[in-house]
Parts: sequence; C-alpha cells; structure tokens
Amino acid sequence: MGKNLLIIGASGHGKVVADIALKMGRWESISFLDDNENILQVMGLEVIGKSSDVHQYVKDNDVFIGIGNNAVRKRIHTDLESKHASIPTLVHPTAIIGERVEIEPGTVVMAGAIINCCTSIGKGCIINTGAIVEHDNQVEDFVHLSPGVRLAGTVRVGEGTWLGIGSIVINNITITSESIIGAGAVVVRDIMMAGTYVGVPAKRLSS
Ligand SMILES: CC(=O)SCCNC(=O)CCNC(=O)[C@H](O)C(C)(C)COP(=O)(O)OP(=O)(O)OC[C@H]1O[C@@H](n2cnc3c(N)ncnc32)[C@H](O)[C@@H]1OP(=O)(O)O
Repeated sequence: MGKNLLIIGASGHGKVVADIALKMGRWESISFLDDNENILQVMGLEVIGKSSDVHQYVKDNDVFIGIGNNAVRKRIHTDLESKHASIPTLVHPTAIIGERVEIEPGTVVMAGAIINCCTSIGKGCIINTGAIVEHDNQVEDFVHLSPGVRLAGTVRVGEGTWLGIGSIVINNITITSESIIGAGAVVVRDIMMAGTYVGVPAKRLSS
C-alpha cells in the first residue's frame, strides 16, 4: 500500500476514477480536490481543497486527474509534470490488457475494457467502460474513448481526440488530433482534417 491518492475532480468521472482506485487497493487513503466549495465529501471520501491547492500536496501524494474534458486534463497534467508529481496509471481489475501493451501515466482503463496486444496508449487518456482497443493500435496522449467504443486493428488516434459512446473505427484507420467522433458513428475512412464527425459512415459536421 502506498500513500494517499489525490484525485482532481469529484464529479461523475472523478467518482468512477475513485471507484477503480479503491478496487486496486494500492493506496492507504483517497481524497479529492474540487472547485465546487459545496462538495465536502464524495463516496465517503473527503474533498480537501480546490484544484489550485494541488501544489501543496504534490510532494506527499500520488495525484490523478479525474476530469473528462481532454483539454482541461492536458493542461493540468502538463502543469503536474512540471512539478514532478507522481501520476499513476489506473486499471480496473476487470480490464483485460494484452501482452506488449504500453499505458502511460495519468491514463485510466475502466471496467470491462479490453486492450489487445502490441497497442500503445499515451498519457492522460480515458479508456472508458467496455471499450475495445484491438491489436497494434496507437492511441496518443489525452484521448478519450467513451464507453463501448470499438477500435479495430492498427488504428491510430491523434492527441486530444474524443470518440463518443459506442462509436466504431474499422481497421487501418488514422484519426487526426483534436477531433470529435459522435456517439454511434462508424469511421471507415482516414480523418485527416480536425472536426466533428457523425453518422454511418462518419461525415464531417459543417460548422
Ligand atoms: C460515461 C460518459 O458519459 S462518457 C461521455 C459519453 N458522451 C458521448 O459519447 C457524447 C458524444 N457526443 C455527441 O455525439 C454529440 O452529439 C456531438 C459532439 C457529436 C455533437 O454535438 P454538437 O456539436 O453540440 O452538435 P448538435 O447537437 O448541435 O448537432 C448538430 C447536428 O448533428 C446531429 N448529430 C449530433 N450528434 C450526432 C450523432 N452522434 N450521430 C448522428 N447525428 C448527430 C444532430 O442531430 C444535428 O443535426 P441537425 O443539424 O440535422 O439537427
């Protein structure tokens, strides 16, 4: 058992992150930081301050960012790295992780997710409940794969991209960075221009 785990963000995503950390049994205690002063306790765990207080805790705590927004998570993660924070990787005990899979710090892999062999997952990613990431994928930093996303073999997802719930990507596809794939979309062609894509097959939403 290690020290305290401090989770930044005590809303829905932060709670699921705490649930996973509790099940991992690696920390003596778990607490939150959240900017909503009205939240004092979540899941019986204490909220001990605001996100801006994190610097006073970096030395003695492991710190994990429980915020779903990719850009916000990236900003805080980059700040924590500059302070040499200890940022763990969280993997739910029911997730299945293949051989030769690399998962960087700050990434959470949720219940029932499957990551097949020879795939790399960057830092600060969310591999949400029941997502399937097939073999030889490259998921770059600060990507969110929502619940039930399915990536076939040899897919590359660029930094900061968000795939909505239940979306599907066929094999050998590249999706560029900072894009949004809508809920239930099916990506059958490379996406090289950042934007929001929806439907079957996925097409760019005009802005
Ligand atoms: C545990 C968790 O909760 S993790 C979070 C999971 N959440 C998700 O997966 C949410 C994913 N988000 C979506 O799918 C959103 O609808 C987005 C991001 C694709 C689009 O959102 P917005 O930019 O706000 O678009 P907006 O709602 O204005 O819709 C624009 C048009 O696209 C259509 N559209 C929006 N989303 C979709 C979709 N997933 N599939 C097909 N069409 C869609 C709308 O019907 C609308 O069409 P219209 O102009 O003909 O009326």
